[in-house]
Amino acid sequence: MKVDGRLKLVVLGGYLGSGKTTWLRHQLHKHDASTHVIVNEAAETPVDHGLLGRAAGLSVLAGGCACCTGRDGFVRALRNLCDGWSRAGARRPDQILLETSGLADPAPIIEAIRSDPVLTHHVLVSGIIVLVDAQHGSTQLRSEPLGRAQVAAADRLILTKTAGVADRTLAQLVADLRAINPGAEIAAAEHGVPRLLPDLPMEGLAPLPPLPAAEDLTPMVAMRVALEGVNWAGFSLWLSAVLHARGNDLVRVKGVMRTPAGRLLVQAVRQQVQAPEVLPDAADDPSEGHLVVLGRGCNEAQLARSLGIFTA
Ligand SMILES: Nc1nc2c(ncn2[C@@H]2O[C@H](COP(=O)(O)OP(=O)(O)OP(=O)(O)O)[C@@H](O)[C@H]2O)c(=O)[nH]1
Repeated sequence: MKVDGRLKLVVLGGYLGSGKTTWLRHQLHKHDASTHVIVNEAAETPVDHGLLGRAAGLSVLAGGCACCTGRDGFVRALRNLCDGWSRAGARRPDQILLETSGLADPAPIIEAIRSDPVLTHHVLVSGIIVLVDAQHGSTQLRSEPLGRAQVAAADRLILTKTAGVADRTLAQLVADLRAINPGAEIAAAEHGVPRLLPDLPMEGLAPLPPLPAAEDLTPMVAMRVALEGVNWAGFSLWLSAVLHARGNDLVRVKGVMRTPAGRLLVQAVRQQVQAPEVLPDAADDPSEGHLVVLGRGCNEAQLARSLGIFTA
């Protein structure tokens, strides 16, 4: 929808693996509004764009977060899109949605849009939705300054993966979120479908402790592991083993692998490996044949070496 002549832009943020793409896929199926989606991924090899086929238009910005290293590229790309839509006869979307990388802080992205004279003329940031993984949220908010920054930037927080999470854990998470951002609306969704939160026991919860100093944290990096020629049995054994050993450091794993059963989307969030999803056949998918691992405490060569041991 155009607001005072400008296009609405919604920023969708949330920590690595919090459920942004899943939630967005559901919204694109449910709503008729034509949405141009911009997917930003920290890794050089994008994976999520292949899942968002229902978007009216899709732009992929890979290899840097729009809040920091990818900021100039993001502003340039958004300017180019707006220029294209301003041309006579161009088909404009009803809205733009930016799915940020899981390593992005939404605040500098919004600042980048609002401080650009061309973009302020074309675009109005109309909402900042941040998804929070109910299973890992409280741990993240106690260990990752980025998790807190994302929550602080939101005007709507949506808890994902709430099914099966104890009320006490949900209550602690809601208390943590309210402590960081008392003004944000808090809702819940399961695989994108809105869900009512139960009445939660809000007494006797722990206050949020101070965060570890930023300089004590090793920066999170994006690593890429080649999967060409790797056999599925050895690969899945390796993935379980490496996440069992290092799942707290290797926060997010995703990739597309060709197997005799078809093209499989492989995903894990911390120690939880998801059942692989069969993807439609696609030629020239740059994400195929690679695994993207976001984490800290190891490097690409070490990952490739250990995969080689399992799949030799
Ligand atoms: N049980 C459950 N699983 C979910 C839900 N939302 C997402 N997932 C799973 O969590 C994993 C990560 O979901 P994504 O939607 O890819 O998360 P993301 O935030 O886009 O991930 P990044 O872009 O890598 O940060 C996938 O395996 C999803 O199937 C949910 O509401 N419930």
